[in-house]
Amino acid sequence: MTQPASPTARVAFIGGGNMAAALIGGLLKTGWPAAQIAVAEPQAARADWLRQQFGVQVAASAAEVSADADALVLAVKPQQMREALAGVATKPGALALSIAAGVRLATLQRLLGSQLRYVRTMPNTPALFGAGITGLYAPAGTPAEARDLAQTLLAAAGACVWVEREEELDAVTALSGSGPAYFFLLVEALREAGSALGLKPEIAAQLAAQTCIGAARMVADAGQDVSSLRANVTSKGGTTEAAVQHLESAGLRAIFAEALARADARAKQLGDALDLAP
Ligand SMILES: NC(=O)C1=CN([C@@H]2O[C@H](COP(=O)(O)OP(=O)(O)OC[C@H]3O[C@@H](n4cnc5c(N)ncnc54)[C@H](OP(=O)(O)O)[C@@H]3O)[C@@H](O)[C@H]2O)C=CC1
Ligand SMILES: O=C(O)[C@@H]1CCC=N1
Repeated sequence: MTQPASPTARVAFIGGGNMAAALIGGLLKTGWPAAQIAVAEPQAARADWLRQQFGVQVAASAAEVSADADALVLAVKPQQMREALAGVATKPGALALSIAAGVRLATLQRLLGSQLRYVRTMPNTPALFGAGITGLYAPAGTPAEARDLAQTLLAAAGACVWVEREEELDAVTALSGSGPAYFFLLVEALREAGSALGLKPEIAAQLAAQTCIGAARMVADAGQDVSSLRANVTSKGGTTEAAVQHLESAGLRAIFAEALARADARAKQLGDALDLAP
């Protein structure tokens, strides 16, 4: 890895939705100047919010923010990508960094041309607190400066892992891109189950949330393998064992395997749909 890219690069976000806001917030926290960040966001109320929240330039179309950008962060939904990129003006050698699920680099190259450097990534929403993780992929031959700039932009959102094959990003999407939603579903399920056992809903909600926060901290900081953390809670013949045996025999692992396989397949479908669109 060469020297980190300098935060003097001009970054244009195409799409100013949830993920763009999380990434912009992270960049500003690392000291990236607001004057070096622009956003294309057609929805007027959202554009106003972005201006007020972050003090960045916001325009209604990609054409207005892209021409002088060193990096374009493609942050619209896959289904919106073709339309969003229609008016993009590009600076030769600029980085096109996609965060879109399923959208393949070959498709982006067809839409934006070969004069750009391409990096495809998949962040996740804990980026909001710098606690995210992003998978990144760049084709062979991508210059180190483009990889470094991509990593610098995403490092503001948390950890970064590079994958060797582009299709691995669909699996990254299934695991960590979508993963926060599985976790939130778990919190919902725990609090509903606690309420069903007679706890007040607000007490069940607090117990469920703090248990997940505490357990997540143990995964991060306890310095032990997650299976041994689980074993430590599971007393022989005790309550946890009774619960975990049910989760295992009811097929929780198979359910997750199938859920992630469906997310992976959906990412591929989203990529195919963009290729097939007229
Ligand atoms: N949400 C997540 O957890 C993650 C999302 N992603 C990826 O990030 C991308 C964005 O997702 P997310 O932020 O959730 O989606 P959002 O819908 O919140 O953000 C997309 C934004 O782009 C705007 N937009 C639509 N058309 C255009 C256009 N032509 N030019 C500029 N902006 C436009 C949308 O406006 P409008 O609402 O009016 O359509 C919206 O504000 C997706 O590709 C997704 O796959 C990646 C990782 C995690
Ligand atoms: O659900 C989605 O398609 C996006 C990609 C990963 C998280 N949200």
